[in-house]
Amino acid sequence: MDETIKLLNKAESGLSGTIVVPGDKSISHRAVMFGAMANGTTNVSGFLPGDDCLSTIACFRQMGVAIEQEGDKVTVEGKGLDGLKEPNGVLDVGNSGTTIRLLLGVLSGRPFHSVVVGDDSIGKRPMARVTAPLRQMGAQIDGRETGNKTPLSIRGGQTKAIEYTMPVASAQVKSALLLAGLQAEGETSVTEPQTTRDHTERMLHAFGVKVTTAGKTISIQGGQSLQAADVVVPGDISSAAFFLVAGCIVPGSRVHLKNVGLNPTRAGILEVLKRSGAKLSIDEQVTTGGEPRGDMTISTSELSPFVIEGEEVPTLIDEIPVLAVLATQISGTTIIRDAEELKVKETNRIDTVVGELAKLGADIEATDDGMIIRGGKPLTGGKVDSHGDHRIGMALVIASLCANGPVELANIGAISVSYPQFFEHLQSLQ
Ligand SMILES: O=C(O)C1=C[C@@H](OP(=O)(O)O)[C@@H](O)[C@H](O)C1
Ligand SMILES: C=C(OP(=O)(O)O)C(=O)O
Repeated sequence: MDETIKLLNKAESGLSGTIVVPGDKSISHRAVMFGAMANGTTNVSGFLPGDDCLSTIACFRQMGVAIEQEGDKVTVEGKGLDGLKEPNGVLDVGNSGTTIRLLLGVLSGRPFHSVVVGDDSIGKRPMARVTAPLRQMGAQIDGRETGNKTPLSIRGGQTKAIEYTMPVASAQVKSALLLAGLQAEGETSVTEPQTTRDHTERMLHAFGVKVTTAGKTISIQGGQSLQAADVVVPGDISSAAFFLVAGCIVPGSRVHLKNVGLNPTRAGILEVLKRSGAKLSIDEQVTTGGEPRGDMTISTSELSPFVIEGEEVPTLIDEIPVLAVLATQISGTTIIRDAEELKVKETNRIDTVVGELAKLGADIEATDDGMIIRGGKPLTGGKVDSHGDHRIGMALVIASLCANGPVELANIGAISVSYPQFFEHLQSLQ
């Protein structure tokens, strides 16, 4: 456990300045993976050098892929799918759910054996959502709880296509099955209950692979090969979210965020902020590799409470912890429902958000599938804990900016999973 404690004080004046948002975590993972599976050299710029994406690089290096990384620049020397070699040690995904689930999809099609492990948090997260359909495709997978929990062992190769209706809305499950389907005999189709982030589909297309989407069904023909492509990773809207909320709730703020990914399957937070009445201007600029990006400016304003439910949930799932912080500062009742997926993230994010914000005096209640927040009252100081969950840690830092007393935050080390420069960027606005 990381014991570091940071003492945080209320922001004394409005936040102001410009932040160049670091690379998107979902897209950075995929750029490394697809580059490793492709033929040729893939140059990635704007890569996120966070712990999770570094775990992805480490796993593919162990399979014999030459990958150079310096800051946000990565070069991947792909030798095609057959260039991936049997690892002679265990593959360690650290804290990263995206790494393990997409990797299982890749490994299902490879004719060798591997063992995949992760940290304590990964050891609690459900893997049957990917291992069950991958077994149906022919992969041999075992692990604790007969293949639901790490460590997992996998022997792939000789897989056949499936038509699969996903019981949960998860881009990680969809992506794992598409990556297995790419290597299987026949056409694999995946139907999702709600549209989830489509970075895999967009990037496969950029790597020369045909993927078709018809409504909520995504199909891929096995046997296609990937051709190396340069990837310019947009900034992560999930990281921008912390400063969007800070700009809303710290009186007198005006924050400019540059290079933010605007993929509509990820941008639900912008819709919530708009309907809540935020002063938000968005200047969409370019699209590279199928991913739109732009700059935005947010200023403090009077906001109304909001409801998040249904199809919108997957478009902002990782932003819910910080949106809960926002709701504590809005008079009236905010309701978040249909978000039971929060329970299987790095922590149970319904419990950790509700438990930690309550310690700062928030009027917040957990429900089976979300939370109810009665906002508009100032937060107090107190001792809180990230529980090793990067998004909880950063959400609590943002909460401390409007707390009427010092906030002590334990386990801040987790923040480097997705945003190593978070404190530096926050200080630059103060
Ligand atoms: O595909 C991805 O890159 C991700 C998908 C989401 O998870 P689920 O697929 O479990 O919803 C999200 O929470 C995670 O941070 C990244
Ligand atoms: C849930 C997250 O990531 P992962 O599933 O990749 O661990 C996240 O970044 O909030």
